[in-house]
Amino acid sequence: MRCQLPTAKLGRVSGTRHRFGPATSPFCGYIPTEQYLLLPNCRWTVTNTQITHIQIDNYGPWTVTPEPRREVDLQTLQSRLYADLAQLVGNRDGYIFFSRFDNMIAVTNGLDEAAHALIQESVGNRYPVTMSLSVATGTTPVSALGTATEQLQEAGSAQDKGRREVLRGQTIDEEFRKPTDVQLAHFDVDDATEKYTDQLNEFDTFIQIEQGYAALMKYMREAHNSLSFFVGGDNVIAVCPDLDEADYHDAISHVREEVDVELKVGVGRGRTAATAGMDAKHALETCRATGEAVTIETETSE
Ligand SMILES: Nc1nc2c(ncn2[C@@H]2O[C@H](COP(=O)(O)OP(=O)(O)OP(=O)(O)O)[C@@H](O)[C@H]2O)c(=O)[nH]1
Repeated sequence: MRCQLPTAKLGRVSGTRHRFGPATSPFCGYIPTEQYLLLPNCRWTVTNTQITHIQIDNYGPWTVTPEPRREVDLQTLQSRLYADLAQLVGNRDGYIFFSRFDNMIAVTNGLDEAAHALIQESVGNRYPVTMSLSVATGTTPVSALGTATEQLQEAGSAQDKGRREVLRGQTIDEEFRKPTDVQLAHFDVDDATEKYTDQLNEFDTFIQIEQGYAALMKYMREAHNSLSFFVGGDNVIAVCPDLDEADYHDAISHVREEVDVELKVGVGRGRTAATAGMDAKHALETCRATGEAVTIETETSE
């Protein structure tokens, strides 16, 4: 049985009862805090990732109204919006990934409704487009994102003129946040400079790196309920549930077998994406120093 950790509806404070068990399970229910803490089967290392799905409102029609807009201008808008959001989310210890630029995915543990509303308002005031935000939590990042996306889809289509600046979902109550809520894995291609960058033309290097990324992102999604994002160079950051060393070795082996790209990975845990991400980077440095393919920081730096 896995714990389902308590969350707060946006704008409301939850009580002290704790829900446990999957909603479909006969063991599901609500119990007081003291009993919840004593549940024998609860894995206290379980993650509780808070994910925000960000979607530019009615962007498709806007890009061709009144006629197709210059591509360079769209590229500028998208990259500036991402850069702004990286600061707005990052300064509050979250991480945001550009994914498709018109839709972005953020790890927002520590950002409450007010923080989301402020970010939304700031963008609405400064850009010719608005964006909708949907927040959800889950013991896996995939389930959290699934809920967040469903909430947004229920509010209307991405190309619905009337659906603007939606803000909905759930955040984690401060009192229930833990130093193990977020698990991030920072993957890196082994010796990318020597094998590819200094040997091949830039496009062929790009193909090698992207093939590694494509194989990894798909496998981590399907086998390990994780969301993996290319972040530049030869780096991929995966937002993971409570995976262990064997799971990471499994993913690395899969990528090696499928596309012959060799990876290493550093893993960190934290109350926020910022802490987990920094610990993951230190763990990756340990991989470089020891030659190990997988290093998991066992203590969070919090
Ligand atoms: N986004 C991001 N990019 C990075 C980071 N570290 C390195 N890079 C990028 O990755 C490229 C390759 O750097 P490395 O991964 O250090 O080089 P390498 O040749 O693969 O060497 P090893 O990683 O030690 O095997 C750099 O040019 C950067 O563009 C990081 O922490 N974040």
